[in-house]
Amino acid sequence: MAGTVEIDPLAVPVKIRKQDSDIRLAGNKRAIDLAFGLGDAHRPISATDDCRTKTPRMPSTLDDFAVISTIGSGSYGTCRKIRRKKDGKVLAWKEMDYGSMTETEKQMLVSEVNLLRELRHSNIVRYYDRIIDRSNTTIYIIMEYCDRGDLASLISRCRRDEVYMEEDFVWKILVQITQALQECHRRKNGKAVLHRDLKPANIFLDSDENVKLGDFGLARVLHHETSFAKTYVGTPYYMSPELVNNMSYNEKSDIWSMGCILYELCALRPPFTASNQHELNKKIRVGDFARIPNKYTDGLNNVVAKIIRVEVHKRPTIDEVLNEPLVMKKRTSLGLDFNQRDEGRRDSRQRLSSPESRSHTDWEEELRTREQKLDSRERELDDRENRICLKEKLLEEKLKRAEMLIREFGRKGSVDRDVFQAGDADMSLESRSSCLSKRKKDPDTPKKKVTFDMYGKENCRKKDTVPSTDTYFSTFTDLEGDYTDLYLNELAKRRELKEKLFKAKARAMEIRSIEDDIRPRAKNTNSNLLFFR
Ligand SMILES: Nc1ncnc2c1ncn2[C@@H]1O[C@H](COP(=O)(O)OP(=O)(O)OP(=O)(O)O)[C@@H](O)[C@H]1O
Repeated sequence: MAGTVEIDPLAVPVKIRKQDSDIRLAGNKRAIDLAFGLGDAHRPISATDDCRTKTPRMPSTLDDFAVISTIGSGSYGTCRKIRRKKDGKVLAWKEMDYGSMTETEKQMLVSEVNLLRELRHSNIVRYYDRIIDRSNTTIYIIMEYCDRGDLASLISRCRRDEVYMEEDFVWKILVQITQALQECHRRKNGKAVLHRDLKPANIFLDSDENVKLGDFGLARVLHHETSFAKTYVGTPYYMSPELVNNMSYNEKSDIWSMGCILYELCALRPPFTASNQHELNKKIRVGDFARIPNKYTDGLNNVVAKIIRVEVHKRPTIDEVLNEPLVMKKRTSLGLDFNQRDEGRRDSRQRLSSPESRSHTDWEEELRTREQKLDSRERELDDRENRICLKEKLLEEKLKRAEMLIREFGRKGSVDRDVFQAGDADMSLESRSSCLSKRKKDPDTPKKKVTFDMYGKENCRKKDTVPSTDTYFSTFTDLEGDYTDLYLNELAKRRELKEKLFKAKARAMEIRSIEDDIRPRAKNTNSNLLFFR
Protein backbone atom coordinates (compact mmCIF):
# COMPACT_ATOMS: atom_id res chain seq x y z
CA MET A 1 0.00 0.00 0.00
CA ALA A 2 1.37 3.41 -0.93
CA GLY A 3 2.13 5.09 2.34
CA THR A 4 3.02 8.62 1.38
CA VAL A 5 1.30 11.91 1.82
CA GLU A 6 1.98 14.16 -1.11
CA ILE A 7 3.16 17.61 -0.21
CA ASP A 8 2.70 20.73 -2.26
CA PRO A 9 6.15 22.39 -2.33
CA LEU A 10 4.67 25.72 -3.38
CA ALA A 11 2.50 26.10 -0.33
CA VAL A 12 3.36 28.71 2.31
CA PRO A 13 4.91 27.18 5.47
CA VAL A 14 2.78 27.27 8.58
CA LYS A 15 4.66 27.86 11.84
CA ILE A 16 2.13 26.46 14.25
CA ARG A 17 -0.64 24.19 13.25
CA LYS A 18 -3.85 26.09 13.05
CA GLN A 19 -6.84 25.02 15.04
CA ASP A 20 -9.01 22.75 13.00
CA SER A 21 -11.92 25.05 13.62
CA ASP A 22 -9.96 27.80 11.87
CA ILE A 23 -9.57 25.55 8.91
CA ARG A 24 -13.22 24.76 8.98
CA LEU A 25 -14.22 28.38 9.13
CA ALA A 26 -11.84 29.44 6.42
CA GLY A 27 -13.55 27.25 3.91
CA ASN A 28 -11.35 28.29 0.99
CA LYS A 29 -9.19 26.25 -1.26
CA ARG A 30 -6.09 26.82 0.79
CA ALA A 31 -7.89 25.55 3.89
CA ILE A 32 -8.94 22.44 2.05
CA ASP A 33 -5.42 21.96 0.78
CA LEU A 34 -4.08 22.39 4.29
CA ALA A 35 -6.47 19.83 5.58
CA PHE A 36 -5.67 17.46 2.79
CA GLY A 37 -1.98 17.68 3.56
CA LEU A 38 -1.10 20.13 0.84
CA GLY A 39 -0.23 23.13 2.93
CA ASP A 40 3.21 23.05 4.41
CA ALA A 41 6.34 21.70 2.85
CA HIS A 42 8.08 21.52 6.19
CA ARG A 43 5.26 20.77 8.52
CA PRO A 44 2.39 19.04 6.79
CA ILE A 45 -0.97 19.21 8.51
CA SER A 46 -2.26 16.14 10.23
CA ALA A 47 -4.78 15.41 12.84
CA THR A 48 -3.19 14.43 16.11
CA ASP A 49 -4.34 12.28 18.98
CA ASP A 50 -5.05 15.38 20.99
CA CYS A 51 -6.38 18.31 19.05
CA ARG A 52 -5.72 20.61 22.05
CA THR A 53 -1.99 20.18 21.92
CA LYS A 54 -0.10 23.20 20.67
CA THR A 55 3.02 21.30 19.72
CA PRO A 56 3.09 20.38 16.05
CA ARG A 57 3.49 16.69 15.56
CA MET A 58 4.77 14.77 12.65
CA PRO A 59 1.76 13.71 10.62
CA SER A 60 0.84 10.09 10.48
CA THR A 61 1.49 8.28 7.25
CA LEU A 62 0.07 5.05 5.96
CA ASP A 63 3.37 3.41 6.87
CA ASP A 64 2.64 4.03 10.55
CA PHE A 65 -0.14 1.42 10.37
CA ALA A 66 -0.45 -2.18 9.35
CA VAL A 67 -3.71 -3.55 7.98
CA ILE A 68 -4.90 -6.57 9.96
CA SER A 69 -8.08 -7.38 8.04
CA THR A 70 -10.93 -5.95 6.04
CA ILE A 71 -14.05 -5.54 8.16
CA GLY A 72 -16.48 -4.71 5.42
CA SER A 73 -17.53 -2.27 2.77
CA GLY A 74 -20.32 0.22 2.80
CA SER A 75 -21.80 2.64 0.35
CA TYR A 76 -18.95 5.09 0.69
CA GLY A 77 -15.89 3.08 1.41
CA THR A 78 -14.17 0.14 2.95
CA CYS A 79 -13.50 -0.35 6.63
CA ARG A 80 -10.38 -2.15 7.80
CA LYS A 81 -8.97 -3.27 11.09
CA ILE A 82 -5.48 -1.85 11.52
CA ARG A 83 -2.60 -1.83 14.03
CA ARG A 84 -0.65 1.28 14.93
CA LYS A 85 2.97 0.19 14.66
CA LYS A 86 4.44 2.43 17.34
CA ASP A 87 2.35 0.98 20.19
CA GLY A 88 0.45 -1.93 18.70
CA LYS A 89 -2.94 -0.30 19.34
CA VAL A 90 -5.71 -1.86 17.29
CA LEU A 91 -7.80 0.71 15.42
CA ALA A 92 -10.03 0.88 12.37
CA TRP A 93 -9.89 3.09 9.34
CA LYS A 94 -12.38 3.99 6.73
CA GLU A 95 -11.05 4.50 3.24
CA MET A 96 -12.99 6.93 1.06
CA ASP A 97 -12.21 8.00 -2.46
CA TYR A 98 -12.50 11.73 -2.82
CA GLY A 99 -11.47 11.70 -6.48
CA SER A 100 -14.89 12.59 -7.77
CA MET A 101 -15.72 15.08 -5.07
CA THR A 102 -16.25 18.74 -5.87
CA GLU A 103 -14.34 21.41 -3.97
CA THR A 104 -17.43 22.06 -1.84
CA GLU A 105 -17.79 18.41 -0.97
CA LYS A 106 -14.11 18.17 -0.07
CA GLN A 107 -14.52 21.23 2.11
CA MET A 108 -17.53 19.67 3.83
CA LEU A 109 -15.66 16.45 4.37
CA VAL A 110 -12.79 18.33 6.00
CA SER A 111 -15.10 20.23 8.29
CA GLU A 112 -17.04 17.13 9.25
CA VAL A 113 -13.93 15.11 10.01
CA ASN A 114 -12.62 17.97 12.12
CA LEU A 115 -15.90 18.06 13.95
CA LEU A 116 -15.80 14.33 14.58
CA ARG A 117 -12.50 14.74 16.34
CA GLU A 118 -14.07 17.19 18.75
CA LEU A 119 -16.70 14.66 19.79
CA ARG A 120 -15.18 12.95 22.78
CA HIS A 121 -17.57 10.78 24.60
CA SER A 122 -17.45 7.21 25.84
CA ASN A 123 -20.48 6.38 23.69
CA ILE A 124 -19.19 7.90 20.48
CA VAL A 125 -16.63 6.22 18.24
CA ARG A 126 -13.41 8.12 18.80
CA TYR A 127 -11.76 9.61 15.72
CA TYR A 128 -8.00 9.75 15.94
CA ASP A 129 -6.47 10.87 12.73
CA ARG A 130 -6.81 11.26 9.01
CA ILE A 131 -4.41 10.61 6.22
CA ILE A 132 -4.77 11.92 2.70
CA ASP A 133 -3.23 9.87 -0.04
CA ARG A 134 -3.24 11.98 -3.16
CA SER A 135 -1.77 9.26 -5.27
CA ASN A 136 -5.05 7.38 -5.17
CA THR A 137 -7.26 10.30 -4.03
CA THR A 138 -8.22 8.48 -0.84
CA ILE A 139 -8.83 9.83 2.62
CA TYR A 140 -8.28 7.42 5.52
CA ILE A 141 -10.22 8.23 8.63
CA ILE A 142 -8.60 6.52 11.60
CA MET A 143 -10.89 5.70 14.49
CA GLU A 144 -11.56 3.49 17.48
CA TYR A 145 -12.08 -0.16 16.69
CA CYS A 146 -15.30 -1.70 18.05
CA ASP A 147 -14.78 -5.42 18.32
CA ARG A 148 -18.37 -6.51 19.03
CA GLY A 149 -19.59 -5.22 15.66
CA ASP A 150 -22.74 -3.22 15.03
CA LEU A 151 -26.38 -3.52 16.14
CA ALA A 152 -27.55 -4.45 12.63
CA SER A 153 -25.51 -7.67 12.78
CA LEU A 154 -26.70 -8.37 16.33
CA ILE A 155 -30.36 -7.91 15.37
CA SER A 156 -30.05 -10.22 12.36
CA ARG A 157 -28.33 -12.87 14.52
CA CYS A 158 -31.18 -12.70 17.05
CA ARG A 159 -33.77 -12.91 14.28
CA ARG A 160 -32.01 -15.90 12.81
CA ASP A 161 -31.80 -17.66 16.21
CA GLU A 162 -35.29 -16.48 17.19
CA VAL A 163 -34.22 -15.06 20.52
CA TYR A 164 -35.18 -11.74 21.99
CA MET A 165 -32.68 -9.51 23.67
CA GLU A 166 -32.70 -9.05 27.42
CA GLU A 167 -34.74 -6.05 28.54
CA ASP A 168 -31.86 -4.63 30.58
CA PHE A 169 -29.63 -4.79 27.52
CA VAL A 170 -32.22 -2.74 25.60
CA TRP A 171 -32.34 -0.21 28.44
CA LYS A 172 -28.58 0.02 28.42
CA ILE A 173 -28.53 0.70 24.68
CA LEU A 174 -31.33 3.24 25.10
CA VAL A 175 -29.47 5.11 27.82
CA GLN A 176 -26.13 5.05 26.03
CA ILE A 177 -27.47 6.18 22.65
CA THR A 178 -29.31 8.98 24.46
CA GLN A 179 -26.12 10.01 26.24
CA ALA A 180 -24.20 10.06 22.98
CA LEU A 181 -26.88 12.13 21.27
CA GLN A 182 -27.03 14.51 24.20
CA GLU A 183 -23.33 15.17 23.78
CA CYS A 184 -23.92 16.06 20.14
CA HIS A 185 -27.17 17.95 20.45
CA ARG A 186 -25.95 20.07 23.34
CA ARG A 187 -22.56 21.21 22.20
CA LYS A 188 -20.71 23.81 24.29
CA ASN A 189 -20.65 26.28 21.40
CA GLY A 190 -24.41 25.91 21.06
CA LYS A 191 -24.05 24.35 17.61
CA ALA A 192 -25.77 20.99 17.58
CA VAL A 193 -24.15 18.20 15.66
CA LEU A 194 -26.76 16.03 14.03
CA HIS A 195 -26.11 12.44 13.13
CA ARG A 196 -28.49 12.38 10.15
CA ASP A 197 -28.04 8.68 9.48
CA LEU A 198 -28.93 6.88 12.67
CA LYS A 199 -29.49 3.19 12.01
CA PRO A 200 -28.45 -0.06 13.67
CA ALA A 201 -25.49 -0.39 11.28
CA ASN A 202 -24.01 2.85 12.65
CA ILE A 203 -24.24 1.85 16.28
CA PHE A 204 -21.30 -0.26 17.39
CA LEU A 205 -20.48 -2.23 20.50
CA ASP A 206 -17.13 -2.38 22.20
CA SER A 207 -15.71 -5.39 24.05
CA ASP A 208 -17.84 -4.54 27.13
CA GLU A 209 -20.97 -4.21 24.99
CA ASN A 210 -21.06 -0.46 25.42
CA VAL A 211 -22.61 1.62 22.70
CA LYS A 212 -20.35 3.52 20.31
CA LEU A 213 -22.16 5.79 17.95
CA GLY A 214 -20.33 6.01 14.64
CA ASP A 215 -20.42 7.70 11.24
CA PHE A 216 -21.43 11.02 12.73
CA GLY A 217 -22.03 13.78 10.26
CA LEU A 218 -20.39 11.93 7.41
CA ALA A 219 -23.84 11.19 6.09
CA ARG A 220 -24.41 14.86 5.41
CA VAL A 221 -21.31 15.05 3.28
CA LEU A 222 -21.60 11.75 1.60
CA HIS A 223 -25.33 11.86 0.99
CA HIS A 224 -25.09 15.37 -0.38
CA GLU A 225 -26.96 15.95 -3.63
CA THR A 226 -23.82 16.15 -5.65
CA SER A 227 -21.90 13.67 -3.63
CA PHE A 228 -20.05 10.82 -5.15
CA ALA A 229 -21.88 8.63 -2.68
CA LYS A 230 -25.40 9.77 -3.37
CA THR A 231 -26.48 6.24 -4.16
CA TYR A 232 -28.16 5.42 -0.90
CA VAL A 233 -28.00 1.73 -0.09
CA GLY A 234 -30.80 0.18 1.93
CA THR A 235 -34.33 1.25 2.81
CA PRO A 236 -34.79 4.31 5.00
CA TYR A 237 -36.79 2.59 7.73
CA TYR A 238 -35.57 5.13 10.22
CA MET A 239 -36.49 8.25 8.28
CA SER A 240 -38.59 10.68 10.29
CA PRO A 241 -42.01 11.98 9.14
CA GLU A 242 -40.56 15.46 8.62
CA LEU A 243 -37.98 14.08 6.17
CA VAL A 244 -40.66 12.06 4.43
CA ASN A 245 -42.56 15.34 4.11
CA ASN A 246 -39.49 17.03 2.64
CA MET A 247 -38.98 19.23 5.64
CA SER A 248 -35.57 19.99 7.03
CA TYR A 249 -33.68 17.61 9.27
CA ASN A 250 -33.43 18.62 12.91
CA GLU A 251 -32.47 17.21 16.30
CA LYS A 252 -35.87 15.58 16.70
CA SER A 253 -35.25 13.63 13.48
CA ASP A 254 -32.29 11.93 15.18
CA ILE A 255 -34.59 11.15 18.10
CA TRP A 256 -37.19 9.56 15.83
CA SER A 257 -34.51 7.33 14.32
CA MET A 258 -33.33 6.39 17.80
CA GLY A 259 -36.90 5.36 18.72
CA CYS A 260 -37.12 3.16 15.61
CA ILE A 261 -33.79 1.49 16.48
CA LEU A 262 -34.94 0.76 20.04
CA TYR A 263 -38.17 -0.66 18.72
CA GLU A 264 -36.21 -2.90 16.37
CA LEU A 265 -33.96 -4.08 19.21
CA CYS A 266 -37.08 -5.40 20.94
CA ALA A 267 -39.21 -6.55 18.01
CA LEU A 268 -36.27 -7.57 15.78
CA ARG A 269 -37.90 -5.61 12.96
CA PRO A 270 -38.43 -1.88 12.43
CA PRO A 271 -41.74 -0.29 13.48
CA PHE A 272 -42.57 0.65 9.90
CA THR A 273 -41.94 -1.78 7.07
CA ALA A 274 -43.19 -1.86 3.51
CA SER A 275 -42.30 -3.33 0.18
CA ASN A 276 -41.69 0.06 -1.40
CA GLN A 277 -40.74 3.58 -0.49
CA HIS A 278 -44.17 5.03 -1.19
CA GLU A 279 -45.92 2.58 1.16
CA LEU A 280 -43.26 3.10 3.80
CA ASN A 281 -43.65 6.89 3.61
CA LYS A 282 -47.40 6.52 4.11
CA LYS A 283 -46.92 4.37 7.20
CA ILE A 284 -44.35 6.72 8.66
CA ARG A 285 -46.68 9.68 8.16
CA VAL A 286 -49.49 7.90 10.03
CA GLY A 287 -47.14 6.61 12.71
CA ASP A 288 -49.10 3.49 13.80
CA PHE A 289 -47.10 0.53 14.98
CA ALA A 290 -47.66 -2.62 17.02
CA ARG A 291 -46.61 -2.93 20.64
CA ILE A 292 -43.14 -4.32 21.24
CA PRO A 293 -43.29 -8.04 22.16
CA ASN A 294 -45.11 -8.83 25.40
CA LYS A 295 -41.88 -10.11 26.88
CA TYR A 296 -41.00 -6.46 27.49
CA THR A 297 -42.52 -4.34 30.24
CA ASP A 298 -45.08 -1.59 29.75
CA GLY A 299 -42.46 0.84 31.05
CA LEU A 300 -40.10 0.14 28.17
CA ASN A 301 -42.99 0.07 25.70
CA ASN A 302 -44.20 3.47 26.88
CA VAL A 303 -40.79 5.08 26.62
CA VAL A 304 -40.28 3.73 23.09
CA ALA A 305 -43.78 4.81 22.06
CA LYS A 306 -43.20 8.31 23.44
CA ILE A 307 -40.09 8.68 21.30
CA ILE A 308 -41.73 7.56 18.06
CA ARG A 309 -44.19 10.45 17.87
CA VAL A 310 -45.16 11.77 14.45
CA GLU A 311 -45.73 15.31 15.73
CA VAL A 312 -42.33 16.91 16.14
CA HIS A 313 -43.49 19.13 19.03
CA LYS A 314 -44.77 16.10 20.96
CA ARG A 315 -41.58 14.11 20.42
CA PRO A 316 -39.25 14.54 23.39
CA THR A 317 -35.92 16.31 23.20
CA ILE A 318 -32.85 14.34 24.17
CA ASP A 319 -32.88 15.90 27.65
CA GLU A 320 -36.52 14.97 28.08
CA VAL A 321 -35.73 11.35 27.22
CA LEU A 322 -32.93 11.29 29.77
CA ASN A 323 -35.18 12.91 32.37
CA GLU A 324 -37.94 10.32 31.97
CA PRO A 325 -38.31 8.87 35.50
CA LEU A 326 -37.93 5.30 34.28
CA VAL A 327 -34.89 6.14 32.17
CA MET A 328 -33.31 7.91 35.14
CA LYS A 329 -34.05 4.90 37.32
CA LYS A 330 -32.53 2.51 34.82
CA ARG A 331 -29.55 4.79 34.39
CA THR A 332 -28.87 4.50 38.09
CA SER A 333 -29.70 0.83 38.55
CA LEU A 334 -27.53 -0.19 35.60
CA GLY A 335 -24.70 2.05 36.80
CA LEU A 336 -24.85 4.22 33.66
CA ASP A 337 -25.29 7.61 35.30
CA PHE A 338 -21.63 8.46 35.12
CA ASN A 339 -21.34 11.57 33.03
CA GLN A 340 -18.63 11.33 30.45
CA ARG A 341 -18.55 15.08 30.07
CA ASP A 342 -17.66 15.39 33.73
CA GLU A 343 -14.87 12.94 33.17
CA GLY A 344 -13.64 15.11 30.33
CA ARG A 345 -13.72 18.15 32.55
CA ARG A 346 -11.95 16.31 35.34
CA ASP A 347 -9.29 15.21 32.88
CA SER A 348 -8.77 18.73 31.70
CA ARG A 349 -8.61 20.01 35.29
CA GLN A 350 -6.02 17.40 36.08
CA ARG A 351 -4.08 18.35 32.99
CA LEU A 352 -4.26 22.00 33.93
CA SER A 353 -2.94 21.39 37.39
CA SER A 354 -0.20 19.03 36.29
CA PRO A 355 3.34 20.39 36.40
CA GLU A 356 3.99 19.72 32.71
CA SER A 357 1.23 21.96 31.48
CA ARG A 358 2.15 24.93 33.64
CA SER A 359 5.07 27.24 33.94
CA HIS A 360 7.70 26.46 36.55
CA THR A 361 7.07 29.63 38.57
CA ASP A 362 3.32 29.04 38.64
CA TRP A 363 3.95 25.60 39.95
CA GLU A 364 6.36 26.83 42.61
CA GLU A 365 3.88 29.48 43.68
CA GLU A 366 1.16 26.91 44.08
CA LEU A 367 3.47 24.67 46.10
CA ARG A 368 4.35 27.60 48.40
CA THR A 369 0.67 28.37 48.96
CA ARG A 370 -0.03 24.74 49.72
CA GLU A 371 2.89 24.64 52.16
CA GLN A 372 1.57 27.73 53.97
CA LYS A 373 -1.85 26.18 54.23
CA LEU A 374 -0.34 23.02 55.68
CA ASP A 375 1.66 25.08 58.25
CA SER A 376 -1.37 26.95 59.48
CA ARG A 377 -3.32 23.71 59.70
CA GLU A 378 -0.52 22.22 61.77
CA ARG A 379 -0.57 25.22 64.13
CA GLU A 380 -4.29 24.92 64.48
CA LEU A 381 -3.95 21.26 65.42
CA ASP A 382 -1.24 22.10 68.04
CA ASP A 383 -3.53 24.69 69.63
CA ARG A 384 -6.32 22.20 69.77
CA GLU A 385 -4.08 19.63 71.42
CA ASN A 386 -2.99 22.18 74.08
CA ARG A 387 -6.57 23.08 74.82
CA ILE A 388 -7.46 19.43 75.24
CA CYS A 389 -4.49 18.89 77.67
CA LEU A 390 -5.62 21.85 79.75
CA LYS A 391 -9.16 20.55 79.94
CA GLU A 392 -7.84 17.17 81.00
CA LYS A 393 -5.88 18.76 83.88
CA LEU A 394 -8.92 20.72 85.04
CA LEU A 395 -11.01 17.60 85.01
CA GLU A 396 -8.40 15.73 87.04
CA GLU A 397 -8.40 18.46 89.67
CA LYS A 398 -12.17 18.44 89.83
CA LEU A 399 -12.12 14.71 90.23
CA LYS A 400 -9.66 14.90 93.13
CA ARG A 401 -11.74 17.56 94.85
CA ALA A 402 -14.88 15.54 94.42
CA GLU A 403 -13.22 12.38 95.80
CA MET A 404 -11.99 14.35 98.78
CA LEU A 405 -15.49 15.68 99.39
CA ILE A 406 -16.91 12.16 99.25
CA ARG A 407 -14.32 10.90 101.76
CA GLU A 408 -14.92 13.82 104.08
CA PHE A 409 -18.66 13.43 103.77
CA GLY A 410 -18.42 9.75 104.67
CA ARG A 411 -16.23 10.41 107.68
CA LYS A 412 -18.36 13.27 109.06
CA GLY A 413 -21.48 11.29 108.42
CA SER A 414 -20.35 8.43 110.66
CA VAL A 415 -19.31 10.87 113.42
CA ASP A 416 -22.67 12.57 113.27
CA ARG A 417 -24.42 9.22 113.32
CA ASP A 418 -22.69 8.48 116.59
CA VAL A 419 -23.73 11.82 117.98
CA PHE A 420 -27.35 11.29 117.08
CA GLN A 421 -27.70 7.76 118.28
CA ALA A 422 -30.34 9.10 120.67
CA GLY A 423 -32.95 8.90 117.92
CA ASP A 424 -33.56 12.46 116.87
CA ALA A 425 -36.60 12.71 114.67
CA ASP A 426 -34.56 14.09 111.77
CA MET A 427 -32.53 11.07 110.75
CA SER A 428 -31.92 12.09 107.15
CA LEU A 429 -28.21 12.54 107.70
CA GLU A 430 -27.87 9.07 109.10
CA SER A 431 -29.99 7.53 106.39
CA ARG A 432 -27.99 9.32 103.71
CA SER A 433 -24.61 8.47 105.13
CA SER A 434 -25.63 4.86 105.58
CA CYS A 435 -26.93 4.92 102.04
CA LEU A 436 -23.53 6.21 100.88
CA SER A 437 -21.55 3.64 102.80
CA LYS A 438 -23.85 0.90 101.55
CA ARG A 439 -23.31 2.00 97.96
CA LYS A 440 -19.59 2.12 98.46
CA LYS A 441 -19.70 -1.47 99.58
CA ASP A 442 -22.13 -2.59 96.92
CA PRO A 443 -21.78 -0.81 93.58
CA ASP A 444 -24.62 -2.89 92.10
CA THR A 445 -27.18 -1.36 94.43
CA PRO A 446 -29.62 0.61 92.27
CA LYS A 447 -28.86 4.31 92.30
CA LYS A 448 -32.49 5.30 92.60
CA LYS A 449 -34.99 4.22 95.19
CA VAL A 450 -38.25 3.91 93.38
CA THR A 451 -41.67 3.78 94.93
CA PHE A 452 -44.23 1.65 93.15
CA ASP A 453 -47.10 4.04 93.54
CA MET A 454 -49.34 4.67 90.54
CA TYR A 455 -47.26 7.57 89.24
CA GLY A 456 -43.99 5.77 89.64
CA LYS A 457 -42.41 8.80 91.23
CA GLU A 458 -38.98 8.60 92.71
CA ASN A 459 -39.01 8.74 96.49
CA CYS A 460 -35.55 10.22 96.71
CA ARG A 461 -34.71 13.69 95.58
CA LYS A 462 -31.81 13.89 93.16
CA LYS A 463 -29.39 15.17 95.73
CA ASP A 464 -30.40 12.42 98.07
CA THR A 465 -29.18 9.83 95.64
CA VAL A 466 -25.56 8.93 95.81
CA PRO A 467 -23.97 7.29 92.81
CA SER A 468 -21.69 4.31 93.12
CA THR A 469 -18.01 5.03 92.63
CA ASP A 470 -18.19 3.22 89.27
CA THR A 471 -20.74 5.55 87.84
CA TYR A 472 -19.23 8.47 89.59
CA PHE A 473 -16.32 8.82 87.20
CA SER A 474 -18.50 9.26 84.22
CA THR A 475 -20.69 11.90 85.81
CA PHE A 476 -18.52 13.48 88.43
CA THR A 477 -18.50 16.93 86.86
CA ASP A 478 -22.28 17.10 87.08
CA LEU A 479 -22.39 15.56 90.52
CA GLU A 480 -19.67 17.64 92.07
CA GLY A 481 -22.14 20.52 92.41
CA ASP A 482 -24.67 18.17 94.01
CA TYR A 483 -22.08 16.88 96.43
CA THR A 484 -21.09 20.37 97.49
CA ASP A 485 -24.75 21.25 98.09
CA LEU A 486 -25.22 18.05 99.98
CA TYR A 487 -22.22 18.72 102.14
CA LEU A 488 -23.27 22.30 102.93
CA ASN A 489 -26.76 21.13 103.75
CA GLU A 490 -25.40 18.55 106.09
CA LEU A 491 -23.18 21.14 107.79
CA ALA A 492 -26.17 23.42 108.31
CA LYS A 493 -28.17 20.54 109.58
CA ARG A 494 -25.39 19.57 111.96
CA ARG A 495 -25.13 23.12 113.21
CA GLU A 496 -28.86 23.12 113.81
CA LEU A 497 -28.67 19.81 115.59
CA LYS A 498 -25.75 20.97 117.71
CA GLU A 499 -27.77 23.99 118.69
CA LYS A 500 -30.66 21.70 119.61
CA LEU A 501 -28.24 19.52 121.55
CA PHE A 502 -26.84 22.53 123.30
CA LYS A 503 -30.33 23.76 124.13
CA ALA A 504 -31.30 20.27 125.28
CA LYS A 505 -28.22 20.07 127.50
CA ALA A 506 -28.91 23.52 128.92
CA ARG A 507 -32.50 22.52 129.59
CA ALA A 508 -31.29 19.30 131.21
CA MET A 509 -28.92 21.25 133.42
CA GLU A 510 -31.71 23.64 134.30
CA ILE A 511 -33.99 20.74 135.15
CA ARG A 512 -31.24 19.11 137.18
CA SER A 513 -30.65 22.29 139.23
CA ILE A 514 -34.38 22.62 139.79
CA GLU A 515 -34.40 19.00 140.86
CA ASP A 516 -31.48 19.67 143.15
CA ASP A 517 -33.40 22.56 144.65
CA ILE A 518 -36.47 20.45 145.12
CA ARG A 519 -34.85 17.20 146.33
CA PRO A 520 -33.82 18.39 149.86
CA ARG A 521 -37.22 19.85 150.29
CA ALA A 522 -38.83 16.68 149.19
CA LYS A 523 -36.49 14.74 151.42
CA ASN A 524 -37.69 16.93 154.12
CA THR A 525 -41.30 16.54 153.06
CA ASN A 526 -40.95 12.76 152.94
CA SER A 527 -39.33 12.67 156.24
CA ASN A 528 -42.09 14.88 157.42
CA LEU A 529 -44.65 12.56 155.93
CA LEU A 530 -42.94 9.59 157.37
CA PHE A 531 -42.77 11.49 160.44
CA PHE A 532 -46.39 12.27 160.27
CA ARG A 533 -47.23 8.70 159.19
N1 LIG B 1 -15.10 1.60 14.11
C1 LIG B 1 -15.46 0.39 13.66
N2 LIG B 1 -15.08 -0.70 14.34
C2 LIG B 1 -15.43 -1.91 13.93
N3 LIG B 1 -16.15 -2.15 12.82
C3 LIG B 1 -16.56 -1.10 12.10
C4 LIG B 1 -16.23 0.23 12.48
N4 LIG B 1 -16.77 1.09 11.58
C5 LIG B 1 -17.39 0.33 10.69
N5 LIG B 1 -17.27 -0.97 10.97
C6 LIG B 1 -17.81 -2.12 10.22
O1 LIG B 1 -17.28 -2.04 8.93
C7 LIG B 1 -18.22 -2.46 7.99
C8 LIG B 1 -18.37 -1.37 6.94
O2 LIG B 1 -18.82 -0.21 7.54
P1 LIG B 1 -19.25 1.10 6.75
O3 LIG B 1 -19.59 2.12 7.70
O4 LIG B 1 -18.22 1.39 5.74
O5 LIG B 1 -20.50 0.64 5.95
P2 LIG B 1 -21.95 0.35 6.49
O6 LIG B 1 -22.20 1.21 7.68
O7 LIG B 1 -22.07 -1.12 6.68
O8 LIG B 1 -22.81 0.81 5.33
P3 LIG B 1 -23.18 2.28 4.94
O9 LIG B 1 -22.10 3.12 5.49
O10 LIG B 1 -23.23 2.27 3.50
O11 LIG B 1 -24.48 2.53 5.56
C9 LIG B 1 -19.50 -2.71 8.74
O12 LIG B 1 -19.62 -4.09 8.96
C10 LIG B 1 -19.30 -2.03 10.05
O13 LIG B 1 -19.94 -2.72 11.10
